[in-house]
Amino acid sequence: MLNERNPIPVKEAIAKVQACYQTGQTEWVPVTEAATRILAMDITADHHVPPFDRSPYDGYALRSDDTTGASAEQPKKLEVVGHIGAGSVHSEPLTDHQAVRIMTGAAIPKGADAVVMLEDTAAEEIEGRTYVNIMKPSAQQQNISFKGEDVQKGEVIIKKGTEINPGVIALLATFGYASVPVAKKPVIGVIATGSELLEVSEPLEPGRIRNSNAYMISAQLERAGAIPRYYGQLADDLASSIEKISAVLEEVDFLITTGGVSVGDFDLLPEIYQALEADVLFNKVAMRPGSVTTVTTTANNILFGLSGNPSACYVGFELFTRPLIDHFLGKRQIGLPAVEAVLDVDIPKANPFSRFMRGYYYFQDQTVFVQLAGKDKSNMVHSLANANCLIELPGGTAGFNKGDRVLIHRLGE
Ligand SMILES: Nc1nc2c(c(=O)[nH]1)N[C@H]1C(S)=C(S)[C@@H](COP(=O)(O)OP(=O)(O)OC[C@H]3O[C@@H](n4cnc5c(N)ncnc54)[C@H](O)[C@@H]3O)O[C@H]1N2
Ligand code: MOO
Ligand SMILES: [Mg+2]
Repeated sequence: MLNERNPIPVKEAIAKVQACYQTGQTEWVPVTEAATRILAMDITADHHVPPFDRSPYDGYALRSDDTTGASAEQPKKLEVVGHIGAGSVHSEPLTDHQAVRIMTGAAIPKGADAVVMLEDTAAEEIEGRTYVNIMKPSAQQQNISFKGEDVQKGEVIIKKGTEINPGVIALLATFGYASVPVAKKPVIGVIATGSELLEVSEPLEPGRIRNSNAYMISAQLERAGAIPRYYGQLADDLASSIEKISAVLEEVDFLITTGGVSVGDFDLLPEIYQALEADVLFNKVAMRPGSVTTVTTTANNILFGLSGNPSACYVGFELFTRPLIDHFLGKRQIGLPAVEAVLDVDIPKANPFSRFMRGYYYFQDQTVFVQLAGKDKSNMVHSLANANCLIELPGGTAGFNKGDRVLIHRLGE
């Protein structure tokens, strides 16, 4: 019975996982640690930016009426009654023929309605008093950076679900967010299975290989914004595997295993799911690689049974696990962003099932081109290092030619 498998279309499989989506909690982190996190609340401006009218130049704040007719030959002479830099305020209102020497960022004094740049003026001392000769007429409101011209109080300035980039950090700091509400990262357990596996530090032995998937998945988890928790390798032993997996399920938001999901004599995951009384959402997907990817649910957890083959494991994670993490984090972009690209290689092989090939895209002449990242068999590992996208070739299609347009799913964003 365990060997009976019904392949379902990729979209259907993604939708089945989607039905289990849950959004995680919010936590507050210092703004210095908020970069790359996902904002958990809309941020609304509680004041105008700038908060006061200010000078965008070093120069003189004055009354524009006093500059009418000013020229280099016939400058208008104003008395300089103050001198302020950014951070200082000149509190006396200006009256006729007065100016305040003002630096970029300083508040415009009351009574002034324009700023003339230093370059259009000449200072002069007469009998111990300071004057400025204005050599250019100024229009009302010229060279003033107005209160609220950047952000209006009450505006939603950053939406919940936004990834915090350096620009978002600038806004958060502007509005006094010393700590920032972000989506709590899901803790996701990683277990590798298979008696053939050696740990990364162990020397090779006959018939055995090093466990690369657990480390790869952990890195994929980090890239997706989750916290990987690696629980080690399980030998192909049913009782101890059930015990370990049951215990781990109590400690993590989701669990990923790699290997042992196919129909081999030592592929124990189907029996483990049965022992855990897990509901199997699917155990076969009409796709290559990763056709044996299995997703099951228990009362309070989701288990991703990714293939043991490295490339199938990688693709299974990106297609099925990653969207769940995006949802958990409340991201606005769910799953890998897809764009069209021009194939820069012939792919003659027909696709009875949907295929997700490791691709390498690049820009040339303002066009996105894509090539294969390397050899594409599901049990190969080399091409993964060079892949920056997955090329989707829909099931039921014949081969593709260089120049054809294909959909690529961009990795690493
Ligand atoms: N009779 C059939 N045989 C196979 C089928 C099938 O439908 N019928 N499916 C094939 C496909 S497709 C895949 S993919 C693999 C899936 O195998 P499992 O998920 O059961 O994984 P394992 O058997 O444990 O290992 C497969 C392969 O991957 C290597 N491996 C396992 N874990 C790791 C790891 N952590 N790091 C690196 N490499 C790992 C393992 O040594 C095997 O070589 O089954 C096909 N067979
Ligand atoms: O479909 Mo397997 O999952 O070839 O790699
Ligand atoms: Mg197997």
